[in-house]
Amino acid sequence: MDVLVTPTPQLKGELQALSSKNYTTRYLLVAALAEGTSTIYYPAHSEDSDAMRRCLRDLGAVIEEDDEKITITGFGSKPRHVNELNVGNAGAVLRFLMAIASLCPEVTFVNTYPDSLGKRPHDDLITALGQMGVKIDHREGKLPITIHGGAPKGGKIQVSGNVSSQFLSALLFLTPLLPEDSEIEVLHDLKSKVVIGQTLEVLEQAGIVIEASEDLMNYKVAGNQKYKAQQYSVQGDYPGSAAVLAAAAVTRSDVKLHRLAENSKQGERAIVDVLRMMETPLTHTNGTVHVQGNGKLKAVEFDGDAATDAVLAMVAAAVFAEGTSRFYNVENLRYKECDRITDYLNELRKAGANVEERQAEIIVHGRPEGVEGGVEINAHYDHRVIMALTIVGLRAQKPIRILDAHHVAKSYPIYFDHLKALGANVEWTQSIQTSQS
Ligand SMILES: O=C(O)C1=C[C@@H](OP(=O)(O)O)[C@@H](O)[C@H](O)C1
Ligand SMILES: C=C(OP(=O)(O)O)C(=O)O
Repeated sequence: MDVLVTPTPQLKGELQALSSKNYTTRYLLVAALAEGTSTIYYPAHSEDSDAMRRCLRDLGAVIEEDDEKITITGFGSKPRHVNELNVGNAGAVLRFLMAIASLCPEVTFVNTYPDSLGKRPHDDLITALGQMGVKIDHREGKLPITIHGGAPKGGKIQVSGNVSSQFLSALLFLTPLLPEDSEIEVLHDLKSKVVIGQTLEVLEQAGIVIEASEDLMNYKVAGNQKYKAQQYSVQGDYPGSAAVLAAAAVTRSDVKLHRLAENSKQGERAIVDVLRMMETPLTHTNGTVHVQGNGKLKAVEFDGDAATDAVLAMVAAAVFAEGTSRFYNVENLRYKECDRITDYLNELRKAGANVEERQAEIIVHGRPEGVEGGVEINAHYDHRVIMALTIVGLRAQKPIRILDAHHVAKSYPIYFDHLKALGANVEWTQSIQTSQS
């Protein structure tokens, strides 16, 4: 399905933020790694969180759910021996479960999104699991991947943090279950470092003890630990909400988004600071962000690694700012659902934006007068590209059509419902091309 975005000068209304994708995937996982029954309140419902549920069921977790919660009876350190797992297009789910699958004799992760997840690199995790005695078949570090596990060994493990923090998170979930103690050393830089804070927070809530160095580059993990069955409550999602807030910033608006904790460990809460730096009128109190946009924005310079999943929304806002904005330290955006630098900027240019790329940087020469629009956008299977181009479409002169916009469901299936509730002119229409699924 495509979405037609028609210019919309004004947004108004209140929304409850959707539930966090990253916390939902983590709580589901730690609940499955416990032996008792855990309850997760307000879990996210999206393709990625569904992928985690489906795979954990396949691995032997017993899952029941109603409108507000999920209960999970876990398999502890003994997952059922499955032959095949399908994570859809979910990178974090794949990487976390590659580690857990090493507790099974042989599991193949299939390649159902050859043009998206199928292109993403997993070499660094493959190398680290190799040090633990796990043999892995793969296609040059990519899917399909077969894990020949059984008895992974702890000890000294090194993992590169250059490409993704998810490889380190995966090892932090696995190592407490091993018979030996482990010491994990992160090599090179650690990208998306803030996300590790979310992993450590959830592990602690699940009763796991990990000694982390202050710079998050070294870890001591005692073996033979047990995940405790617990009750968890999922907080609001900043990465998805960043797109709604940026939409409010580029229009005349009076928008309130509730359920966004000021003290969240989600780095993407920086959207609030960045919009403030761009001089968008807003407040953030008692978990509510209130944007009273006037469409006027000032350019900004920002280290995007601190808020990796909100950068595309920030860039979309910068398209309409006065002056030149620079988002730096963002090379790992190239290794996501698409190349979120080259592919994304190509789509922005089509819509009329003036943008430049460097290997690790996005530069935006703002056009406060607006952009032309009137084009078709390739979604590149990427929910965040879809959300960001929608923001641009709201302030374009002519409508834009986002092809295969249904991929927004990877993290935010009700994104367009939410925007419509605020008065945005966004309509689903039948696809006019079929080259993407
Ligand atoms: O651990 C996680 O749940 C995630 C980590 C981040 O990835 P990288 O560490 O690859 O940047 C983020 O972009 C992704 O959406 C979710
Ligand atoms: C990159 C993302 O997710 P993942 O890496 O889990 O596929 C994302 O949600 O933007």
